[in-house]
Amino acid sequence: MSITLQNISKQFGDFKALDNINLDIPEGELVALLGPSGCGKTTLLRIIAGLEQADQGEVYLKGDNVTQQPVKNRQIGFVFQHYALFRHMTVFDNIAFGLRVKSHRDRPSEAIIRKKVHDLLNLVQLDWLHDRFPDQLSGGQRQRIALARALAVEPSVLLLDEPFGALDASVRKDLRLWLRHLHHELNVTSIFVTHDQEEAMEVSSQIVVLNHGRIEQKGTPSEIYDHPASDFVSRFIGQTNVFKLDDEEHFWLKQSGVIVDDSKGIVAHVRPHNIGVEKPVDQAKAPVYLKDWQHLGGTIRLELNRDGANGSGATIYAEMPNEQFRELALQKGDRVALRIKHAHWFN
Ligand SMILES: Nc1ncnc2c1ncn2[C@@H]1O[C@H](COP(=O)(O)OP(=O)(O)OP(=O)(O)O)[C@@H](O)[C@H]1O
Repeated sequence: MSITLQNISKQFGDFKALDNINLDIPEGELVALLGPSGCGKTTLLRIIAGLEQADQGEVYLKGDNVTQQPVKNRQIGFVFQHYALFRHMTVFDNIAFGLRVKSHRDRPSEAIIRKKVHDLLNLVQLDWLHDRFPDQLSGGQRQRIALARALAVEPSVLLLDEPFGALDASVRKDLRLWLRHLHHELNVTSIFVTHDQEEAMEVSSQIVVLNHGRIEQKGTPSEIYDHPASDFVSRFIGQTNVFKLDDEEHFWLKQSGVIVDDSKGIVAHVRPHNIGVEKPVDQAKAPVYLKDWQHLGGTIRLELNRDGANGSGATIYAEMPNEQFRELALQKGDRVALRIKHAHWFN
């Protein structure tokens, strides 16, 4: 079911939590709502669900204006970070709950419920846990059961509010991929709230970046990463080096390969992987030295410092594959030459 939001605004007292949000989500998309804490993600999700009323604007589901419709008429499934399962019910009964409380007219027979719950348990790959209680599950298993429970009533829209927020890093990583694959299988229009850019990039087909209650940008993960529309998105979506084009930086950036004479702004953002690091031809003319480095799995992050620069912006980060770093055989303190391959410009 497609989702359309038109001119949605919401205030809490004097505070503008959402400011004129317009958004179209086609049927079957898995969209991440991404933004820092307090930017309005949950409020927007609650307005789509009907748990919260907007002060202004309309919500359309599959073209129908549902702004005044209560939650129960919207065919929406939820999974929240702390959306606790019923503790006194088994996994099976938790998933069956939504079907069993349907009105007599809509309620499937027990035999159909049984089949459906086992199908869902197979889908989330946890059928072997059907007679356990929630306390006997791991956090990751609990969230997968919460998802199966949300899917049991065949929602047309699935809303997930930081569903993996309380889990540790490795479980989170597994569940992201699992959710993505599950979505490929089911194709339910889904909105996934997160403040973790890596999670948004990994899971979703579209990312909506929110800041102070406004949409900063909407696009595919690569559009957002490679073509950030604003300074905010560029900083939020991944690590970036920020260079202000004053006289001092001007000279230095030019020397590092950035076209500064015809620049498209006054601030250049450069991703670490867009900085090439080489051994300098002339040590005396190389103002940058290697301060330290860290292993990030397949790549190395280099911490570089420029002579005379200090403060928090003094460090320049570059990244390169492990092998390339080994070949360079750099030591701490060695002088290096930088080659900036690409910059995003902002004003
Ligand atoms: N019921 C409420 N009354 C007053 N202020 C509220 C209420 N609900 C939310 N807010 C405020 O609105 C802003 C947006 O909140 P929201 O929960 O939507 O943010 P969020 O982006 O989901 O943040 P987080 O990532 O921390 O969950 C916050 O500043 C919050 O304090």
